[in-house]
Amino acid sequence: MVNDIICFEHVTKSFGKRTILQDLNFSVKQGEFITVLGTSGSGKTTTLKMINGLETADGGRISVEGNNLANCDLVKLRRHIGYVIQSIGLFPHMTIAQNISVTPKLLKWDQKRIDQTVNELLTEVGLDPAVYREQMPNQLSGGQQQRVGVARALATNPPILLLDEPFSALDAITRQSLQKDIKALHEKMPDKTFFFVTHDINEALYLGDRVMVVNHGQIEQFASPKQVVDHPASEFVSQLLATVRQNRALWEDLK
Ligand SMILES: Nc1ncnc2c1ncn2[C@@H]1O[C@H](COP(=O)(O)OP(=O)(O)OP(=O)(O)O)[C@@H](O)[C@H]1O
Repeated sequence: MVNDIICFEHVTKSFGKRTILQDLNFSVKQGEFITVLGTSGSGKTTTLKMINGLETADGGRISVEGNNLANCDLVKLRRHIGYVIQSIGLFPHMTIAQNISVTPKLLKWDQKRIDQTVNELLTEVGLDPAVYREQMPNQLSGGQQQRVGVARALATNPPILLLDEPFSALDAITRQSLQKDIKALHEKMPDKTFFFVTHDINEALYLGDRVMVVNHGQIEQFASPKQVVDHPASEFVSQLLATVRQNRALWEDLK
């Protein structure tokens, strides 16, 4: 078993003349739920996309499951990495079952195994297969579609799941329900590593075993939620936390 399932060493990344990430160093252990928190444009999505090779590093070394990505077959790598994004992009002309089956079909699984997996995954994400299997994406709410997105990302049982602001387009109540469910899902799958990008501080602190706070492509703090709250490592982290308290004060003092 590889202990550090994701490892970034001295990683740099620029777009044109703009340096986005400069000397980024961190590692993630198998089974951790990592949340990545930062302001808009701080490089969170770029970092996440470098894990599955959708973006490549200009310098430094990234390894996933012990393999240096510079020498990796990225198509094979992506089969080990589920990917959930904000606009899930379910195929509109396919049923829910067909949407979840896309990669298993590419891998030529037999239909019985595919059907069984679809039923298990729909159940795992809180959707009754008898009701939802044959529905079309436009018959589902945004929250339900996002649940299907998670099921699809888990279809080939990948050890790593990347989630890029998966709940940010949802209303507060649906969002909270999905947050609880994704936390419970991870608890049921303790060997899987979740890497979850968000700009919502409450979400990051609630979900993460460790929270990576980034600012301008630099890690300000990478620690447990309690450590971040009790001992903010920088002025930036303190300010982030202060915004939550200030927001709460906006309505707690209503007369
Ligand atoms: N393909 C690209 N070409 C040029 N610039 C890019 C590209 N992708 C990202 N950037 C720039 O890199 C910076 C970091 O982007 P990134 O999407 O990683 O930030 P982020 O922290 O995820 O932001 P947000 O919370 O708004 O999604 C931004 O300034 C963005 O405009």
